[in-house]
Amino acid sequence: MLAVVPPPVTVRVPAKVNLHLAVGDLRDDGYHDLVTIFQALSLTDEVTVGASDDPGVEVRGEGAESVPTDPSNLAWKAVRVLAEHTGRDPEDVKVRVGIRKAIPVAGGMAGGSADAAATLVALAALWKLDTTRDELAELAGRIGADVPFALYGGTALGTDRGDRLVPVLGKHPFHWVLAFDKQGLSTPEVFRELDRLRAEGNPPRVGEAEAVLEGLSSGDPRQLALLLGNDLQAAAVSLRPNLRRTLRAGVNAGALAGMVSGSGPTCAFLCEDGDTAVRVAAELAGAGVCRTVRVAQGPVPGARVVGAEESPRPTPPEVHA
Ligand SMILES: C[C@](O)(CO)[C@H](O)COP(=O)(O)OP(=O)(O)OC[C@H]1O[C@@H](n2ccc(N)nc2=O)[C@H](O)[C@@H]1O
Ligand SMILES: Nc1ncnc2c1ncn2[C@@H]1O[C@H](COP(=O)(O)OP(=O)(O)OP(=O)(O)O)[C@@H](O)[C@H]1O
Repeated sequence: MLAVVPPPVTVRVPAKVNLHLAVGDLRDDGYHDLVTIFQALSLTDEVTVGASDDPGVEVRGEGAESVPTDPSNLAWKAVRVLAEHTGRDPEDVKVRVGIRKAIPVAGGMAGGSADAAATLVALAALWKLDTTRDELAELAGRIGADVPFALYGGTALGTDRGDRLVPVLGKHPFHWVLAFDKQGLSTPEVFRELDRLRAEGNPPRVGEAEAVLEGLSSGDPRQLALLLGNDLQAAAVSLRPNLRRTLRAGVNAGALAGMVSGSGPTCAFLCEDGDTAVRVAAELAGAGVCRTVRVAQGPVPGARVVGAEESPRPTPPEVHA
């Protein structure tokens, strides 16, 4: 009898920006307590998982050359975690993961975490598991602090390591410009730099998350712009002083506010509306302060299987006269 091979599953998954990132003290487990507000943006990676006799990971797109394709890839960690959870041998999983990256690598936008979340969703669909999103979120938290949010998307308040999430209601769209830097930054290094700056002095601390939640619910980008804040910004700028120039250039170009996204070095600029975002992006690209510029909006949903109706339409056959 012929075994039926299920078709590969493709999942689209968003990048995140932290609208508010308050970093507490270093804990015994090496993590810091966080109070953060995530927003998922329309800058997405695509992850395809299919049955294969040649298991492994392949990566193309933005920054692909700096992404590992060995088992240290966060997507492969997700394969192993879900295999173990379902009683399969994690050393013998016959699937291939294809990642198409648009989220900058080591850019503070949780790209690797997004790929891990997408892999959980794709593999659960490929294996026809009836795991709930909450169960997947528990597995996601074992892979990394940013992975659970990529499953849910939208806007959410994160506490503990940033992985205990409560959704924030409100669907007002906000318009962003993202400036990618020439090279990535290591997340643990940025947290260490913040600890060092705090041991030496008193770097600025963000205010309360409640004000940001109110700004979000107003839907007014001008109000929200005044409230954005990131405790890791001082550390990222200390490691990458050129970010100061990038932040200034975005605001000079007409953004309402600019901030370092998460652990950086990507800078995120909040704009009044979509047209302004396009103008700010063009001016920023011409200013020569960063490698690449993108426009995005948020909030968008978390990791989703790309449905047949969303697939690119087949190209009609060419007809020669
Ligand atoms: C900076 C943020 O992107 C904000 O959302 C996240 O806190 C980082 O999340 P992530 O990259 O998924 O982090 P993980 O892969 O879990 O952890 C990488 C390293 O970052 C540091 N880390 C991360 C999260 C956290 N709450 N405290 C930390 O100190 C730790 O040194 C940890 O070993
Ligand atoms: N699928 C993946 N995509 C990108 N990087 C990956 C992946 N798997 C493992 N990595 C490794 O993880 C490191 C961090 O990558 P990632 O793009 O997730 O950083 P980040 O966006 O700064 O993370 P975060 O915002 O969650 O702190 C990279 O330098 C890379 O070596």
